[in-house]
Amino acid sequence: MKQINGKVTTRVNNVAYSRLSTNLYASMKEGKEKAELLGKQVLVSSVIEINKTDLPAFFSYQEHRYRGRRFFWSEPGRVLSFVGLGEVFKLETNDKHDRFKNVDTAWKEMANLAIVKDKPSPYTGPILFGGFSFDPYHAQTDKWSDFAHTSFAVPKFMITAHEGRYFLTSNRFVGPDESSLEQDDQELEQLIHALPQLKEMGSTEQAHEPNAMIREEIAPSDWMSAVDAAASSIRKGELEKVVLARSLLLLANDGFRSEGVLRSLLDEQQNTYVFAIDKPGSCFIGATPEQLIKRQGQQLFTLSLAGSIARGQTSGEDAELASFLKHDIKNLHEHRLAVDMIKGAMQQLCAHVEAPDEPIIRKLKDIQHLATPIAGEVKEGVSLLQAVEALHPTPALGGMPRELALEAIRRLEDMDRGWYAAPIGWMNVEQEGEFVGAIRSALLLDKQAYLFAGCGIVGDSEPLSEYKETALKFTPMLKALQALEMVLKN
Ligand SMILES: C=C(O[C@H]1C=CC=C(C(=O)O)[C@@H]1O)C(=O)O
Ligand SMILES: [Mg+2]
Repeated sequence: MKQINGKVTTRVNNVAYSRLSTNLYASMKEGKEKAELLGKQVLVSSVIEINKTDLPAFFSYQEHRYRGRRFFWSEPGRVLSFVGLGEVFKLETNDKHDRFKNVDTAWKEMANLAIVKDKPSPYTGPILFGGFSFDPYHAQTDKWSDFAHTSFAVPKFMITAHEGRYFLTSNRFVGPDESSLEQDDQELEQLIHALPQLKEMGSTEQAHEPNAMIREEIAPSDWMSAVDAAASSIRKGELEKVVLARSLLLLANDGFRSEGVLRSLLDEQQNTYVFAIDKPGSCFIGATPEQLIKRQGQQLFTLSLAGSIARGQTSGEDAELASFLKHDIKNLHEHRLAVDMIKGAMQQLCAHVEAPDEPIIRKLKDIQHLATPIAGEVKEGVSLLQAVEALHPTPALGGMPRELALEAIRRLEDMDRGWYAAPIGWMNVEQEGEFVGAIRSALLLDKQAYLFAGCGIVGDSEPLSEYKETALKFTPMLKALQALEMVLKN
């Protein structure tokens, strides 16, 4: 029976491969003609529906081959997820000027020329995935050297999981002088045959051996002094709010495995965007609740999150903490500054903006936040990246007023944020997509992991309680890296 099943699976896979490769070949031929006509390279793509497969296992499929050119993305509720392997098209620069506009223009041009066969949904076909650093005017340090200030790519292979259905997209970049268009694609054939096994591997995967490590907080007392300085400058009226972040370093015996980290974040951190951006020597990974902007058709959506408190041990205590948060003047002020700025920016971008007057509570596994959903109908001609530029950094990630807050961060924060709190996300050929602020995140450098967490500082901020708030914000990544119980070095 097993053998018959095996034969059936092989036949099904062969059919899938032949459909996908035939369509891909057809679009490559069409793409070559277009490329010759225009004298430019053209993105071509073909899509098939596949059976359910294990997404973190797909992320580490043939790791030696795809390492450094992978991405992972999963929306809260896990309604929509993407996993990309390889790169067929890349936009990477450290140029500071017009960085949003340049990506916008390049992607619109690429997307307009793209040839996509059998595209069953807007979440398949060529998707551009990547982001921008937090602050292009901050000098890049060694640990972030893999991450350019602007870095986007279209993957060679991508799985889309959407509302329980799974699709495989295969992309190519075809130039005018492409000499031979290979119809026999071994890489694609191998991948299709491996997909059902990935599912099995995922379901039988054993827990990892514990990875021994040392946990080191980086200059916590200096950070608290910086909070003190920021709060007193806010009380003097020099600025209204600034988000100050600090980092924590884990030194492990064995290299961190991004697949296991993703699996844990997906299971534990339900109301968050789970992401990974993999580069040759490092992987930026996290589970952020901070939506920056989503574009679906003509609608723009954002969720302003600022103001935090712990989760309770019991449901009674949890409700008490939530109720405290909803009425706490300091947290409400912290939240209000973010909402006012975001609403103002949305009013510039949209014709009608809707937002409730009072925040709601957004509960995450280890922390709860004040949250205000804001939505609007985008004005004619406004792009997703224009919205990202208008919104980033929000006062939940940078501060208020924006430029003064950025100066304060450069002066007071003794670290390179790199892509922490930066805008990361994706865009399809219809110019829809979504960007988030990459908080609750870590940079994995083989046996080292840098974790980042920040707090919105206002006039009433107390250094110790902000310090405790950052400790809460480290918890999800510490758990996912199996480092919560590790010995603290200082
Ligand atoms: C900057 C972070 O959180 C922001 C998002 C929500 C609540 C925040 C706060 O209450 O301070 C922060 O503004 C972080 O987690 O690193
Ligand atoms: Mg706060």
